[in-house]
Amino acid sequence: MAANVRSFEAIKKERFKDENCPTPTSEEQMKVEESVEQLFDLFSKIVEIDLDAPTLLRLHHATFLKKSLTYLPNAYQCLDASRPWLCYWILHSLELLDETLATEDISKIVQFLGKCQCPEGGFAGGPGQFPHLAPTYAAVNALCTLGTEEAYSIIDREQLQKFLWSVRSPDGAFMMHPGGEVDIRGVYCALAVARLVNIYTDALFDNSASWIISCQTYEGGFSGSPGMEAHGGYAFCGLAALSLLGKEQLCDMKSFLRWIVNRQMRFEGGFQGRTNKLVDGCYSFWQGGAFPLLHRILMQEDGNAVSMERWLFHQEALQEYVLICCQNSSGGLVDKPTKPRDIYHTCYTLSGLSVAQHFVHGKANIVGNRNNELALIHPVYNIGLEAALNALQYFQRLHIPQRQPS
Ligand SMILES: CC(C)=CCC/C(C)=C/CC/C(C)=C/COP(=O)(O)OP(=O)(O)O
Ligand SMILES: [Zn+2]
Repeated sequence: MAANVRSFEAIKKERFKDENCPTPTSEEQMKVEESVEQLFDLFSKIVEIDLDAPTLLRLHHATFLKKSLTYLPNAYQCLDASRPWLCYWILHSLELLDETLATEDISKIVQFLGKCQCPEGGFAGGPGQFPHLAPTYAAVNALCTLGTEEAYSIIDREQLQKFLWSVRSPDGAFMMHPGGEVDIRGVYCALAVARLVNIYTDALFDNSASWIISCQTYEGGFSGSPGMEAHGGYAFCGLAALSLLGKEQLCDMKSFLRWIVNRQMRFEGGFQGRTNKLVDGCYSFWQGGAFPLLHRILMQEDGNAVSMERWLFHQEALQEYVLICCQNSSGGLVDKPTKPRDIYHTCYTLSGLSVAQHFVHGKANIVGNRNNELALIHPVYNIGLEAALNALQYFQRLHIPQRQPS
């Protein structure tokens, strides 16, 4: 354990070197140090992670993910209405790990997702269920990740656009399903699929930008709907949706920036989702993934940002949190030590790790083993960069349906 204790000291020194950070009182510092030291210590013992050069357990994660894929048809009863999500989380994680699937398996997944597609357009959480924006986003992301002709052509774009119109409200917000709840996930999911498969029209998203802005809170982040609490999941949706509309400049960037940089936990290195809550591995992406979007906005606003060398968060600290605290030794990743592994956290911790490892033009800064490097993601859609560019190129050639509600 001596080596671990020394490394912990080194980590502590690194985290507190920023002189602009307010210095915690010695009592506060002692409390945090004690609990984090216990956390790092406990987890490094369980997982046998070398704190000086943490290794990504690639093979373990790939095996866990591939096994999860074979359970899909009959397991996960509690996620029976989230089956396209299961496909997306697994496929995207495998893509990040540079793992490939057999051609016949790819085709089987495409056929399954085809069964989740509804005659009235959009995708449901499972075959024979009602269409919903969340599984629609997941299914389209999964199909674009697979990226075969069969996968692209199974998407009924005309009907998908019809479904998007059916959940749009006049104020520019989107219901998650006909008659369902309105929140900022809706407008992000609608925009992401519309842009990816080239069915976006200005009319479909009329007023959406101002509705999204009405969700920016006094803290600076975005909430699910106007007047609610800012949260990382919703903040990503808000910023990514504005970016898909090309209207990022409408957001109060200064307050957004202040809010989000303060969500990285000084000690653990991971992110919390909202003020005064706990660190959680999935926010590695929901919060961490917003930084490449922010970088693009800052570059548009101020040419000086071009000279920046990194995202505006502590990339190494986030990599350490994911590698040291979030890996289950049998494969799969977790929210925080002591929590069980699951494919949602596997997907979003790995997505966040990829963001933390790379800067613009793929410039890599890899913590630990060189072999830890993951594939690049497209930060707006959160699918592989190559998969996103291929899909955009494929659908760009197709005619944009011009349906309007009757
Ligand atoms: C595209 C899409 C569907 C995006 C989903 C975004 C997302 C993750 C939203 C989170 C919503 C939320 C309020 C969680 C709080 O959970 P909690 O109270 O258990 O967690 P906390 O203590 O960390 O806030
Ligand atoms: Zn989580």
